[in-house]
Amino acid sequence: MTTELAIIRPDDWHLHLRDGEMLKGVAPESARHFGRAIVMPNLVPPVVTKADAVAYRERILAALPAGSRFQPMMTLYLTEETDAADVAAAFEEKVALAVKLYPAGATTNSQSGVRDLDKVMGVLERMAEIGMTLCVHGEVTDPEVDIFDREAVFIEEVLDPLRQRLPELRVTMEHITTKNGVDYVTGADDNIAASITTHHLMINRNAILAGGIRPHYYCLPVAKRERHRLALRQAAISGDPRFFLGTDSAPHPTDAKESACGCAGIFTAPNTMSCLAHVFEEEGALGQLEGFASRHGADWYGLPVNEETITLTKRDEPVAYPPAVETGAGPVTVFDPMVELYWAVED
Ligand SMILES: NC(=O)N[C@@H](CC(=O)O)C(=O)O
Ligand SMILES: [Zn+2]
Ligand SMILES: [Zn+2]
Repeated sequence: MTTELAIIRPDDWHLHLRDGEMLKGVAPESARHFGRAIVMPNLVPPVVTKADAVAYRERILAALPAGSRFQPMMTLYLTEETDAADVAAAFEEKVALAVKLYPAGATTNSQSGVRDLDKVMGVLERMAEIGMTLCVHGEVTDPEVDIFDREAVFIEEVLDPLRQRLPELRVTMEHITTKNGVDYVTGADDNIAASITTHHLMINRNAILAGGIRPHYYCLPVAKRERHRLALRQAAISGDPRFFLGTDSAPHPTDAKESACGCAGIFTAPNTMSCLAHVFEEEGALGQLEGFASRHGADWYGLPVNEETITLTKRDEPVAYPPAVETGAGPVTVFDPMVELYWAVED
């Protein structure tokens, strides 16, 4: 039985760090285990321009513990007013790694997102030319479409037509939650990859709704049926380099989630690596964890893998995580995987 596993230091290719007091409280949680993260731009107001990204990056670096080597990789929030030249400059000067497409109204802080793709085609064409990746929150926002179908409908009605129109564009399907998402990636020729969250490997929609409503399992895209969770697990452990970790750790103050209209987002930064080791061991695939968490994302974004390693050890007693992380913006409830975790990252 494996009880010790050394892997290249992992990266988180989809992370929400927020701003202000929340940023100060949560940044150390990601910096502890991860080498780099792609930081989402959905602040209020969003991170739209190169200058916005430079300033936000400084605020993140200032929030890190002294001596931390954690590197935030910035994204620009795509709006219908986004300037293609500014985006290209941000990429070429290595200020921003990717652009983020939020269909307007699809998720937390997406009001400034895109309503009409025609209006951003100029930016997307420029990105295709320079090899800059589009990260996509892949859900339609049409209120007629059932919330559990919004990812599948997005793939058919928005993503596939876009990729046929502009096949040179590199697209990351963020936080896929369905077998449809897995099949779309595996069936495509090139220029597509997908991130998978920690929580979507562990919970299905029953966690949110069966036996009582549990707001801390509510996120977008919402967790789906068990067969979708199983497809995500197969993709994660497959060794296919087009699938990699993006935790989508999305902190909200506990009282904003425990509300009559609770917000979407699950905070997994503190215990993600323990959860993933648990999942990969359950699947008999611990040997694939390094590819998923530490190699495939870096390869996709054309970056070297981290030079350092981390060591996970399997303890005899369950690892204890605090139920919440205290921040200056209030406590943030930590993801409860509903199973004991025995794998811990050694300091
Ligand atoms: N995943 C979520 O449920 N919420 C994210 C937004 C997002 O990634 O869609 C957030 O910013 O809170
Ligand atoms: Zn999203
Ligand atoms: Zn997210």
